[in-house]
Amino acid sequence: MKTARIIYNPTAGKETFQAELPEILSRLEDAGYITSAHRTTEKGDATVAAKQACKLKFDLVIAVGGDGTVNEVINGLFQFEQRPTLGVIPMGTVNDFTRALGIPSNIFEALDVIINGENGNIDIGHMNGKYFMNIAGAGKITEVSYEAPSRLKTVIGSLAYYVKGIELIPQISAFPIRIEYDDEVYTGKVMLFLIGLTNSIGGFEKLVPDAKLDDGKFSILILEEVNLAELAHVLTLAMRGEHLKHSKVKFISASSVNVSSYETVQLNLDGEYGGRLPAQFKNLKQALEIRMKKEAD
Ligand SMILES: Nc1ncnc2c1ncn2[C@@H]1O[C@H](COP(=O)(O)OP(=O)(O)OP(=O)(O)O)[C@@H](O)[C@H]1O
Repeated sequence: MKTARIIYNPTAGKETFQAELPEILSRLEDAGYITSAHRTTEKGDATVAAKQACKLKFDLVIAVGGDGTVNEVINGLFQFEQRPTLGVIPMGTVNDFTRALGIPSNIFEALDVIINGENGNIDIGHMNGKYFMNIAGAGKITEVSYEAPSRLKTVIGSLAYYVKGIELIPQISAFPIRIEYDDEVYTGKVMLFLIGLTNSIGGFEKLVPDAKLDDGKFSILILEEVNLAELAHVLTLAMRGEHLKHSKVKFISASSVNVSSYETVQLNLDGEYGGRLPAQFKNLKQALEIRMKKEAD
């Protein structure tokens, strides 16, 4: 018999998962899994639960929540060399990660991918002892992702991010940065830098051109110092996936990156506060085994 552990965040997204739990358990049982579930109680609890699932040698861990919950689960799994396969049921507000993987937003369709899909191996980012699966970055605008209040997200969904984003615009300013990647160095004043593993970031689906999930490379986007009018223009271009045409937007592909600044710069990891620069980023090629749609589907 195979064993599965569900780790779910009851506060994620519209908070509707719990009502579906009995049906999820019975479908997993029909598929041959002995399954148990853990409801997270606070920030960080999903990491503890994932570590416990490794110790107990579960075959499968199913993370249920938004990107924050998936990130916490991955940070638990990566404390161990022998890890359960990961499955994800998206329940968050934006769910960048599952969108990038083509995992459906419907609970039961996502469960179907877990039960009837196949294992894939995708890249994971490592930064100063922490792991991320989607994006790392810095710049005032990236703080939107953790400053948008949870209650507001439950009630108005992704609009909460726009509300918070508009509030932050007056505070956006450039900061000096040094980025060492492979054998090269970039220095300059930037409004934003993003280190992505997938191309679905902050709800934008074409931010990074053709980011491959398993090539061992980060896609690095830099927005150099611009005024507010230019910023608005870049954002409009980004919505159409045409921002790389702008002269102040730089794109780099690399697997190992060191970033520093002589100012205090906060980092964002998968939508949560991730400490401060300096930081060393490494792409762990194909390190995560995850349930995905069959290629032919
Ligand atoms: N029982 C809980 N009470 C409060 N917060 C929790 C609880 N369980 C987990 N959390 C925290 O909630 C935060 C947000 O969770 P998550 O990202 O899964 O959902 P979301 O915010 O609705 O979605 P999105 O990230 O897509 O906006 C995570 O940082 C997680 O640590």
